[in-house]
Amino acid sequence: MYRRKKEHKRGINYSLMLVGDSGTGKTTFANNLLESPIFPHRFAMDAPQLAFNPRVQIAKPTMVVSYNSKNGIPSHMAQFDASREHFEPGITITSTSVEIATGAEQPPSRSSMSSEASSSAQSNSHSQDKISFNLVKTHGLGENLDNTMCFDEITAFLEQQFDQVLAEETRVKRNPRFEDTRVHVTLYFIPPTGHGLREMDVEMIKRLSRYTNVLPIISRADSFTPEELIKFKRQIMDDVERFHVPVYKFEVDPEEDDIETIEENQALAMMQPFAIMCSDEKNENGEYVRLYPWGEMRVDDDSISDLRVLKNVLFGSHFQEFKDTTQNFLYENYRAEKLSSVSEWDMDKEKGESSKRDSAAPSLSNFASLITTGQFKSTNSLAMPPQSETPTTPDSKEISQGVSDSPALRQMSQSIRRGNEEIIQNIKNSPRTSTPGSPDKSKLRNISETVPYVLKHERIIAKQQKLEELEAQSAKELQKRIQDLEKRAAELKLREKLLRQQHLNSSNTSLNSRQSAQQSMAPQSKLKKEESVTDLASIVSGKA
Ligand SMILES: Nc1nc2c(ncn2[C@@H]2O[C@H](COP(=O)(O)OP(=O)(O)OP(=O)(O)O)[C@@H](O)[C@H]2O)c(=O)[nH]1
Repeated sequence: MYRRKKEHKRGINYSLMLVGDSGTGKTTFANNLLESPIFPHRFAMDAPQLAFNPRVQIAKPTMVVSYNSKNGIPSHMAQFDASREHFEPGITITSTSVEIATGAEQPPSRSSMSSEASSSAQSNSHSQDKISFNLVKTHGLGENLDNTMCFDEITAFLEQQFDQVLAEETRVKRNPRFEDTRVHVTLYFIPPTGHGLREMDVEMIKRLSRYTNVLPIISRADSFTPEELIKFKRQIMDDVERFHVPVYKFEVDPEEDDIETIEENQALAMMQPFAIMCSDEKNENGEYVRLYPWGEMRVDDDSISDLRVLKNVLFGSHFQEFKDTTQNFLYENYRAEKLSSVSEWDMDKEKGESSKRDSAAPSLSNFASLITTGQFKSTNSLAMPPQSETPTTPDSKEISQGVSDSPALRQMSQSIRRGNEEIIQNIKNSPRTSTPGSPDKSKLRNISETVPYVLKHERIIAKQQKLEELEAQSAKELQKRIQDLEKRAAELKLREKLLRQQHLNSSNTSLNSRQSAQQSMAPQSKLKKEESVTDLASIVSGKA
């Protein structure tokens, strides 16, 4: 009852993420789902001004929670501007929190929530529950030449939410205001190509499903004829089987589930992937419709769209199921993996093995040599436990020897490094390291101290990796520029040489031609002279 009362006050926490290519209709869907024009479109400045649903209230407006996957800056909150979003490189992840009043027709007033009367009412009905709903949206996926950075950005975000819960769980004194931001379900919007899943879809869903339940969704389903849609759905589910894509399947357990649940899940499994259509326009009855020159289509019409079914799945039949799977299966797996890696690392450390190994995080000091050999490769994964207690911190001389000349990069590198040093210093000064291997320490306490410590370490390593990747990238660019410049210089030298040669040749030719001209002139004058001499002789001889 106490837990229920607390949950009642704070609202039932529920988080949904929308992932998919740009223009697949995520924003329109989000507005349709909440029946309020909360999310602005990227290009539609003249979107119709519709009324808000009185049951929905914005608790925290849309904020960027993670951005700029290229420079490895850790995630943080910032204002979101939909019209400027596409100027950012990589992808942008935003989060919006709303409160949804459920059950009763009228949203409950806060005053009615006090006193024991409300708690007794709860036992009879859930009519005054509210959902503290967090909607996470990705922007710009599929717009980059190389989308692998976007995948990393999204999975890092999801992992971070798990890490926060893990760190909180293992804390001796818990924060009563802690907000669980784990994503319970993700809708992956498949573009209406009619050709099954793309390699990118397979890869993205595989990565997402480590941290969240994933429902594949066919967006803009009005692009298909009924036959085409059936074929497209079948192709997608064939690809799901063929490539072992772990999407959420509405599976049944004949021993556990009642007949109603079995039938419902079987029907939903047959419908998968849900094909939806959405719209920003409403008709005079207040229903969302798509208006075409030839007529009008209600987006909630079950005969042409699965939108209503999807809404019911998200907020009705599978609401608790998604939360339970996240907590009991996905998070538990992650937690077990993480804690076992932590305790393995702990044991290794106690055996003193870590000192024999090389640092897991390559330092800036070997950066120059890596660049000169052109063999920079980062083999560390974000989930990898650190193998050295203290990552190597190069001195400022080493940093200044770095190949990159960018002042912004150098400044960022220094600030991250300073932060790292501070964290490492704190860790060194913590009581745990001052009394290592204390025999009266219980295992749990040991783990509770170790987990946040390892998470910090991992963050440091992740930061260093990103920094080093960035440095390697800019160094490579610099090297390429140097090579280009050298090539151009060589070309210019060659041209200069050629020009000189040409110049020399042309001056030689003009000299030769002048000489030959003189030579050709000489016999003439000679002739004239001879002629004149002959004339003179004839005059003298009196022949003239
Ligand atoms: N035909 C059709 N068009 C749709 C549907 N849903 C949305 N659209 C339109 O598709 C365009 C893009 O929709 P958005 O909701 O902005 O797409 P998005 O995925 O949020 O795009 P980004 O903000 O770029 O990530 C808009 O012009 C919508 O009106 C649909 O079901 N059918």
